[in-house]
Amino acid sequence: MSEGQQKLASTASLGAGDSLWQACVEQLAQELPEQQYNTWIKPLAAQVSDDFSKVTLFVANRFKLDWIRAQYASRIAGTLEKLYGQPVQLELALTPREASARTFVAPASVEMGAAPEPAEMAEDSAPGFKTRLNSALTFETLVEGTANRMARAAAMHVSGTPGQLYNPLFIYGGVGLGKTHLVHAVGNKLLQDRPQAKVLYIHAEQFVSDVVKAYQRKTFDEFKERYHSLDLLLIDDVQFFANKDRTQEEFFNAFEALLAKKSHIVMTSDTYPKGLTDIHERLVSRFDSGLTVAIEPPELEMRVAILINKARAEGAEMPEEVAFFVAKNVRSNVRELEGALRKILAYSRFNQKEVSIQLAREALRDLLSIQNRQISVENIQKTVADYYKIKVADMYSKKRPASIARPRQIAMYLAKELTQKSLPEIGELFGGRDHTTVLHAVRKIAGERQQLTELNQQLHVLEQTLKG
Ligand SMILES: Nc1ncnc2c1ncn2[C@@H]1O[C@H](COP(=O)(O)OP(=O)(O)OP(=O)(O)O)[C@@H](O)[C@H]1O
Repeated sequence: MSEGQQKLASTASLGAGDSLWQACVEQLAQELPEQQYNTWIKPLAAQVSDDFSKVTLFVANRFKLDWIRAQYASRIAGTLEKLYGQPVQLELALTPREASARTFVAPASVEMGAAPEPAEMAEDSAPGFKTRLNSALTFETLVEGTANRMARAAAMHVSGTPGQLYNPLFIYGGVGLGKTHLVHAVGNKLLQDRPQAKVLYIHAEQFVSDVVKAYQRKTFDEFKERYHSLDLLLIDDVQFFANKDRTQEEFFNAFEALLAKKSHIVMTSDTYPKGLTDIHERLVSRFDSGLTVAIEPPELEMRVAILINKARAEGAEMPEEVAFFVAKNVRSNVRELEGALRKILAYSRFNQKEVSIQLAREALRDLLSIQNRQISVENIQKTVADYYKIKVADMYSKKRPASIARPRQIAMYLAKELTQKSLPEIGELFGGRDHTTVLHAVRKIAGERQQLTELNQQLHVLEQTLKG
């Protein structure tokens, strides 16, 4: 028996598989660039067979599944093998849908070297038509809060009466905030009401690849037939169209054809239309011609609700105080929250301990220490000063010109959002200002953020920079 096997065998069987996967994830977190790890590895959910011979990874959608298979599967399999001391068979599957009559097809095997058929996530709306929808992503499983209220309401509206108002619907926001979830929800809801509707979910990169294939095989007629006949096109991450001229041209044609026949288009992106780079102006202006709505990072109460709901969906109870503790410390996005929850539940099962604040603190030790190290008020002041090209000293000075006062207010707002400091403490760190001055700044920037797209975008950039 290898050392890894002994360690795993010495634990109760319940949860030992989780610990194997947990160890693998931790190993990959050290080896891979943070961005890659956060995007591709961290969101994975794993199921380990009782004898540890097989690990099934569940992936949210087809695009991600293909990408993980191509880029990471052999690395993950290698890491598991190293940890367990024997070969572990790795499979990739789409996150299972509810156990309904809808077809769920078996996971795709990723035996290395072979080119397996991709897993089938799509279901048939009209006969033979693949929607690529993940039926687990519905309005019912999407927690509502201030951060997504408008986007959710608009999406609901579209799913109820497509082809009318808000066409196209353009949803933008930072990573892991629920854009993909929301567009799937639109498709699932529409299909529920009209099972014959032709609905397609597609990631923008997949669209690019379809264009390339049509180009190589000279099958543009089929391509057009496929895209121009839809009732609802859901297209994710359109920022990927940047610099792809032919794709943009084809998308423009599809866009015009669909709108002309009152089909609906819902798009997502990491930025608002005018913030997109290297996309033709005529497309950008069309993106903006219906309704553009943002999804913000979830506020505290929403993060708490998400944690409690997701724990319940996993068959576990998370006491409210624990959810508050986690929500206060994991602020960036929902994917991070899900990762934290997964860690806590695995840790609880592995150690056979109840979920408590103490346990959460232990399970999230690494994450908490990274956060504490990274975001300090000084760090915020320096980053904001750099961004707006003012001196750091102006953060403490009494100067009042708008070019200085505004970045200072933004820094105060970020200090309140991203650190645990109280208003008086923040005031102190900004040259001994009163806490009411800080409160005023926090409220002002929070309010303006809802109204001013450009400010909102700047804040996103600053937040991402500060969170590393
Ligand atoms: N409000 C919410 N309620 C419940 N779950 C949510 C909510 N928002 C996001 N999620 C979950 O968080 C995860 C990340 O969301 P999603 O993939 O939709 O993000 P995204 O905005 O599309 O991110 P990216 O730009 O990185 O693709 C998903 O598992 C999704 O189900």
